Amino acid sequence: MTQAMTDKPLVVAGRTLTSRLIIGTGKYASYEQNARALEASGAEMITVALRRVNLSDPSEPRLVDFIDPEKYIFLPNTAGCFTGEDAVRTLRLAREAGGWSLVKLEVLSDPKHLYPDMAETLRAAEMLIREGFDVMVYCSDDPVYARRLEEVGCCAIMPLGAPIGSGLGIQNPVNIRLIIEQSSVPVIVDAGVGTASDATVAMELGCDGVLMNTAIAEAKDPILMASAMKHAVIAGRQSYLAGRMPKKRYADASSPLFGLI
Ligand SMILES: CC(=O)[C@@H](O)[C@H](O)COP(=O)(O)O
Repeated sequence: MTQAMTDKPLVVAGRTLTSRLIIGTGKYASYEQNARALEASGAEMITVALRRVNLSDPSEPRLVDFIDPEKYIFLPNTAGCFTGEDAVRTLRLAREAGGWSLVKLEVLSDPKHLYPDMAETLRAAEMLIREGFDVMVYCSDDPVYARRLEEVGCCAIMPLGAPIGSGLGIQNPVNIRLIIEQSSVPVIVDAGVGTASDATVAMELGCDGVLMNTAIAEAKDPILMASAMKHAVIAGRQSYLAGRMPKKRYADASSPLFGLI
C-alpha cells in the first residue's frame, strides 16, 4: 500500500475529517448553489457567518433548509467582528442557538485589508477557551503569534494565504512552512486562495487543510471549481506525502546517453 493510501485523516478537536477542504457560505448566488458546491467539493465542514446567515426565521430562506447540519459540520465564525468582546459575544450566541462549541475565531482590523488584529485575536481566544470552546483561529502568517495561539489552547491554526477575498494565492510560503514545522495542532490555510493550484501549493507545503470561500463562490462555474478544489487539495496532499524530487541545476536525461546503437 502506498503512503498516500495510508494517510491519516485530519482530526480537529476530536472531529475526524476525511476531506481536507473546508468551504464557506458567503458570496454564493443562492443557498442552492452553495449546497451544490459543497457536494461537489467533498468538504465535510462548512463555515457559517452567524451575522449573515438566517438560521432561525422560517419565513426567510434558511441555510439549514439546503445544507443539512446533521450531515455536515457547521463551523460558526465571527466574520465582521473587530473586537474580542464582539467575537466572544457572537460565539456565545452560536452556542446558545445551535449548541456549537467548535468555532472559528476571526477578529479583523482594517476593512481595507481585513488582516486579523492579532492582539485582539489572542485575547479573544483565551476568553473563549476559558469558556470551553474549541477554537480554530484565523491568524496572520506570523510564526510568533501562531505559537502563542497554540500555547493558549487553540485547536487549529489558520494563517491567511493572502487577504480575504483577494484570490492572490499563497504570498508567504516561508512563514507558512515555519508555522507548520512548529505546530502540533492542524495548520489550515484560510483565505486568499484564488484557484486550484493555490490550494495545491498550500497542501504541498505541508498544510493539513485549506479553507476557502471566494475562489469557489466567485468562479464562473462555482460547482466545477468546487470539484477542481477537491482534486487540488488531494493532489497537493499526495504530492507532499510522496516527497518532491530535488531541484537540480542542470539537465539530467531521462534515458541513458551512453551505449546507444
Ligand atoms: C477569515 C475569513 O473570513 C476567511 O475564512 C474567508 O471566509 C475565506 O477567505 P477567501 O474568501 O479568501 O477564501
